[in-house]
Amino acid sequence: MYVCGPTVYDFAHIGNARPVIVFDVLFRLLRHLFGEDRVTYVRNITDVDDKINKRAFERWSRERPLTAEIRALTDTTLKQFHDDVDALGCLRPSHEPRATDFVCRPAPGALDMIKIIEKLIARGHAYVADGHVLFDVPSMPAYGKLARRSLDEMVAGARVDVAPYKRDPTDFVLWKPSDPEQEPGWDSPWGFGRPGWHIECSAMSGALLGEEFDIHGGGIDLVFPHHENEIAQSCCAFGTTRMAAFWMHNGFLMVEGEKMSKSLGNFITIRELLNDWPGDVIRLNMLKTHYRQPIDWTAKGLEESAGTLGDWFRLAAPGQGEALSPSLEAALADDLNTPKMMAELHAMRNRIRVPQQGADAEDLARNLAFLGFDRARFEAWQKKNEAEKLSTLNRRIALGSAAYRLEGHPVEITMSSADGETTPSGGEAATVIENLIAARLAARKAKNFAESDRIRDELVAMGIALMDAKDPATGELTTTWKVAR
Ligand SMILES: Nc1ncnc2c1ncn2[C@@H]1O[C@H](COP(=O)(O)OP(=O)(O)OP(=O)(O)O)[C@@H](O)[C@H]1O
Ligand SMILES: [Zn+2]
Repeated sequence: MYVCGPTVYDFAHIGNARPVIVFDVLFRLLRHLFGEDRVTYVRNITDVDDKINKRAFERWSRERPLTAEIRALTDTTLKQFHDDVDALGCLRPSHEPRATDFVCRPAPGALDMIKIIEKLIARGHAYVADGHVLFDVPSMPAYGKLARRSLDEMVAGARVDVAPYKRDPTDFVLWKPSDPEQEPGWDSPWGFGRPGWHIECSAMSGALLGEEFDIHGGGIDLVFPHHENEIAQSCCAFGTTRMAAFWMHNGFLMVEGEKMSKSLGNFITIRELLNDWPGDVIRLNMLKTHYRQPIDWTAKGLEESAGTLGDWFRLAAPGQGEALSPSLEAALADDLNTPKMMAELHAMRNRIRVPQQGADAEDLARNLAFLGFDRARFEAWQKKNEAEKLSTLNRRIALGSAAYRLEGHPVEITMSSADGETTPSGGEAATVIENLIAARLAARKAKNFAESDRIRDELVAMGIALMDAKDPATGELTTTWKVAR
């Protein structure tokens, strides 16, 4: 399996995490079905790209060669990417080739970008013009088949990028000249230059998986032109009729109806999200939607996913191992139907009679582990989150109760002193709240509604949400509370 990976010049956003998570689940499923040593997963690193060059050039101090600056930028970004996707519970692919290592490989017989371009020229599918090498699109009758685009549509799309050296508007760049002062480059039969974007994936998949392989994946935005061009290059260079047997494309992650993207600026990085949520919650939230559908990314969805995981881990048995149950396997084997997988997990959870005990509780634990959810990581977050909530609550109550006392309310408030700050402890906070609730109920009973509303507002200002209910037997009003998030 080959999946187009990140262009490494900045933090990845949560949209970029979608293909990483989706194809990680597929990788786990394939290893389970066929055996670990029969699955090879390649996800490339695009470390030659004009956005990288621009970023590196901007920060270049001239104290070292520009290529060293570029390498430092891509190394740092790659490290960040690894930390992020590790935290999302994703396994590392079998190979993560860097494009720059596949431009020119001196070892005899080692496939690289320059060799593929030479083959394409020799076979009459590419031509040299003005220091560039271009793929000759009209030389390939099947071009446009993957994207199901007509020639007219492709010509219209290509008009944006007209260049005088192109024979046909749809022709695309395989190689381009580099300015040795400002851009990275390699010596080639066509002069000092660098590859176009698409050729790297033909070279890396060809070198690591062969001329034809099973599955090719990526985001839906890559279908055209990137994957169409990969197919054209690989099939025309190798003389094959197909590059991959199956193509899988994930839908977009959307924010308010638009694709999350760097250029639109409507993105949130994985790193920022990991400040507030454990990777497991982000992962579950991603898998609730089928991979081909768009996802509407919301804070509410994350809250719900955190609630679901909390519930599952509370009920799941404490065991260590991992396994995929037949019902989940069937769901995933059906075009990676993760919503069905979720339904099966809920069903499993609903069959648990005694928390953490019995076959279903064990199954739930094993399946969650199989799917990359890490109980210890999730529970560490839960603990930290609870502690933070409590300290926020204490701070609010210190403020709220001080104001309350100033208004001369008779309720006794116990305060403990820490770091010179007057703050009630967690248990005392609860007492304060319960005393206030009792005072409010008393005020209501006495029909002093102004006072009871005032106390309610006071509690709301402390961040406490009240839930009123009538006891069905006695008709008495009872009030429960929780910390509003
Ligand atoms: N909003 C999104 N939803 C789902 N997948 C996405 C989204 N944005 C990018 N991807 C996918 O992320 C992977 C990495 O792509 P890449 O590093 O080129 O990001 P990008 O396309 O440059 O991002 P952007 O669109 O923000 O500029 C690709 O498979 C791409 O299809
Ligand atoms: Zn690619």
